Amino acid sequence: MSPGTDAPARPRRYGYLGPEGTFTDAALGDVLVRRGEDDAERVPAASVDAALAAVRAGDLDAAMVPMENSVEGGVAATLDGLAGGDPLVVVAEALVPVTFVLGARPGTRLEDVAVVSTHTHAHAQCRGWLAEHLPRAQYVPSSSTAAAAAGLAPGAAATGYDAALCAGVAAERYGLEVLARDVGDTAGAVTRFVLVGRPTAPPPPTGADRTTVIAFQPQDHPGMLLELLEQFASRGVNLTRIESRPTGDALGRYCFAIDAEGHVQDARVAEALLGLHRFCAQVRFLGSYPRADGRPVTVRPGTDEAAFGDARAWLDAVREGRRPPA
Ligand SMILES: O=C(O)C(=O)C[C@]1(C(=O)O)C=C[C@@H](O)C=C1
Repeated sequence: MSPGTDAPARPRRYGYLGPEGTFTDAALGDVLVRRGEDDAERVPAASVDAALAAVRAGDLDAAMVPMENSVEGGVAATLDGLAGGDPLVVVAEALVPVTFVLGARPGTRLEDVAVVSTHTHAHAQCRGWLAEHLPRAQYVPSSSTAAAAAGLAPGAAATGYDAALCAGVAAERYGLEVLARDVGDTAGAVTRFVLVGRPTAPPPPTGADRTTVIAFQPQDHPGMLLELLEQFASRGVNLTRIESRPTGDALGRYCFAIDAEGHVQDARVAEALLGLHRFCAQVRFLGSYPRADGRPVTVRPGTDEAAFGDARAWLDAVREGRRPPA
C-alpha cells in the first residue's frame, strides 16, 4: 500500500526488446534478480524505440535496451533513442555473454537452409560462420533474435526464411531444432545492456560506478575533439567508451556518447562535466549507476576527493584574503 493512500501499490512494469528469449530479456532477468524484483511484470516491446516511448509515456517504469556489443559496437537505435526525445536516465546495467545457435523447424537439414533471419547485430557476429557453412544463404533482418525464432514456431504464419540465429533459450522456447551451436565468430562476445527510466536523482556512489552523457558538438573548429577529451583527461577521469553519432540536423553535425568511470558525486567527474557543459552546445546527462562488472574506479594521484577539496579550500582562502592552507 502506498503511504497515505488506500490504493495498492502498482506492481512495477519493466519493458525489454522482445519477444521472450532475446538477450535483452536475459539482461532484464539478471538485473531484476540482483534487485530482488524477480516477480515484477516484464513487458516485451517490438523495438527499442517502442520500449523507450512506453517509458516516456509512463506506461512502463523502466526498460532494458542493448547499448554496446564487444564485437559489433554501439547499438544505434539505443544511442539515438536516448540522445533525442524527453530525457531518460540509466539506472542499472547488465553484461550478458552472447552465444548463438542456428535454429530451424524440426526436420530441416542444414543444407536445406536458403534464407536465415536474425537481428542485424547478431548477423554481424555470425558472418564468418555463415560464409563458411551456408555461403549461398540469403539474409533477412528481424527486429530481434527471438523475433526471428518466434517466426518459425509451430503455427506461426509463413515467414520467408528457413532458420534463425538466436540464443539457445529462444530456440527451446519456440520449439526449434538446433542445427548448429556456437555459431558466433568471436568467442567470449558480450553485450552491455542498460535499464533506463524517467529522470531521477542517481543512486549514491559505490566506488565502482559509470557515468553516461551525450555531448553535442560545439561550433566545429580544429582540435574540437581534443578539447572535449581534455575535459576528462585533465581531471583524471577514465573513459570506457566514446562514440560519435550524427545528430540528423545537417551533414557534419555530431554528438558524442560518452561513458566515463566514476559518479557525478565524485569531484573529478563533476568538474569534467562542468567543463563539458561550458564547452559543448548541449550536454545530456544519462545517469551515474553501478557498473555490472563491479570494477572499482581508477583514481590517479591528485584527482581524488581530498585533492579537489584541498584545492577548493586553497582558492577560498585566496579569495577571502586569508593565509592559504599549505
Ligand atoms: O535480439 C536480441 O536478442 C537482442 O537482445 C538485441 C541484440 C543487440 O541489439 O545487439 C543483443 C545482443 C546480441 O548482440 C544481438 C542482438
